[in-house]
Amino acid sequence: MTAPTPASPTTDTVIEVDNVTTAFDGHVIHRHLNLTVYRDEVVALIGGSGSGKTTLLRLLLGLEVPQAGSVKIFGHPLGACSACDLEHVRYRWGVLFQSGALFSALTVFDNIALPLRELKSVPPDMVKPLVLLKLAQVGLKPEDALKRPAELSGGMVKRVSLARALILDPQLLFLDEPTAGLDPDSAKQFVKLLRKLRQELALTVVMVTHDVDTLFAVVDRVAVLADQRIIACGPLPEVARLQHPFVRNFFLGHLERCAEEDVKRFRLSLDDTSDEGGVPALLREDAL
Ligand SMILES: Nc1ncnc2c1ncn2[C@@H]1O[C@H](COP(=O)(O)OP(=O)(O)OP(=O)(O)O)[C@@H](O)[C@H]1O
Repeated sequence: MTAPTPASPTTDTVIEVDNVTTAFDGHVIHRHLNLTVYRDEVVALIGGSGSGKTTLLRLLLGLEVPQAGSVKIFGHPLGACSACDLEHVRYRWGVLFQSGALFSALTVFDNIALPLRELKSVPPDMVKPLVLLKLAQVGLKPEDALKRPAELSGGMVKRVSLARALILDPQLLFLDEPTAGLDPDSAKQFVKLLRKLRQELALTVVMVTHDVDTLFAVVDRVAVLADQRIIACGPLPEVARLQHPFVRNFFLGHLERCAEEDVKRFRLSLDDTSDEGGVPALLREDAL
């Protein structure tokens, strides 16, 4: 089961973490850690507090450097590629930080437009329609673009952050605790949005999460970080039955919904009622 069999029959590798060791001041966090993520799959990283999930995410983003081993994204070794190559790889991913990381002084519109304006990747007159498109894709209204972060609910902050993460049309999306801090209903709506977007945009997604419902709703494979390495990476019904103490505790009370058929039924029930905004209806530039 530890062999990383992708949920979809693609062999394209997007992320390859090979034999990585990470340590801070001699304290080893990861030892001989391996993880492979394939194109178009959604992989969740779970693990106990302090097991090194965020550190692994930071390694994948090139924000930490391992003491040994390598991290390749789209085939580029992060530590060894030129600054120019690294920039190009970075434009191919988007990140949703746990806090949202919005700039409080900027409007929603300007927060989302920021990467486009910094990169100057599109003509100035394209910025507005693209921002409106992303707002609609994440289920927000055009008039929300004029608000500032302080005027948004927790769920809206996540959606705006997601719109900013998607503005450059990335192929790879990193999500750090996407539903943390949301009330149950907002969390459910956000997970439904993730389901919709991964279908519409053919995204590869890596997320850190503690939320069992998120796993049930949207994840293809679950990677378990424990004992300084990925002890298992596979479909939810398989991983949930592992006898490791962390895994048993994590899925306590959920095992009866872990059968493959139950997971499928749960996912279908989420798709039944779509209350996410339709893209074309909200694409009204005159609303700003
Ligand atoms: N920059 C750093 N310097 C020193 N120690 C660090 C640094 N970053 C993380 N650590 C340590 O590495 C360990 C793993 O931290 P990390 O944040 O990756 O865990 P986590 O699994 O994300 O935890 P949580 O679920 O509680 O957020 C912790 O013991 C933490 O104190």
